[in-house]
Amino acid sequence: MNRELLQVYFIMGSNNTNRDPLAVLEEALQGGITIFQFREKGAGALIGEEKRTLASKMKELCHRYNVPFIVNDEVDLAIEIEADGIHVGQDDEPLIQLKQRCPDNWIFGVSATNEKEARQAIKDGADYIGVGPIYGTATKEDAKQPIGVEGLAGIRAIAGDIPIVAIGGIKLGHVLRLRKAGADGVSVISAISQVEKPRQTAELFKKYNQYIPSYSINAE
Ligand SMILES: Cc1ncc(COP(=O)(O)OP(=O)(O)O)c(N)n1
Ligand SMILES: Cc1ncsc1CCOP(=O)(O)O
Ligand SMILES: [Mg+2]
Repeated sequence: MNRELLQVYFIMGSNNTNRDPLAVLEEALQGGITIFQFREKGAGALIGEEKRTLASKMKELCHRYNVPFIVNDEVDLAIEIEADGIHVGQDDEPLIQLKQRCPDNWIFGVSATNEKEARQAIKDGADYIGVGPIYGTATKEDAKQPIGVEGLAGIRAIAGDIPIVAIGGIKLGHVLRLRKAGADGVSVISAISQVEKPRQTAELFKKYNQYIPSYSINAE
């Protein structure tokens, strides 16, 4: 995949905002997010038809802005609404298994908290790795212990040229150090979904990302 797509990776479900989630997503798209993940889980999450309808509307919105639409965890939902990819973690359906029933041209993302998980994700054919949590986060109830910038750098060192996005507790002020440690971009929920001005915040995330060139083993 094009690693520049990971620069501003926005994730959201309906329970990550007190506002209309479609309005928040549209503002984030206007601000220049580069990829979006639909993550509808946790307390108060929608289920059934309501979830499918929101997912479909979010996909249409992303496509209007030419932004890839990824679904978290739920492969059947992703297939049904013709998403552009799927993101799975260590406790989800294994990548090699779900790849058998997904289109080849999808974007496949896998989470890793340590080097062993990252090696396995690469072996299984992940297109990118979501590395974290980097910092403490209140958004994910079952988040593991934060691995810090050092943990990210360690995974970068063994991951070769595979695209990596940092996740977990990330705010604007963290972007430069995470990019310098080898992340191709940052993935955020609350830093965009819970601010007053998602559009302006997304614009700043994009701007800060663009100070540092994308990671490449061929770069100097
Ligand atoms: C880009 C990205 N990276 C990591 C995750 C976390 O996935 P997982 O560990 O499966 O946890 P849940 O998000 O499913 O609670 C992610 N969603 N996206
Ligand atoms: C989904 C996920 N995976 C690791 S931390 C996290 C939550 C990120 O949310 P926030 O950006 O609000 O800390
Ligand atoms: Mg998961």
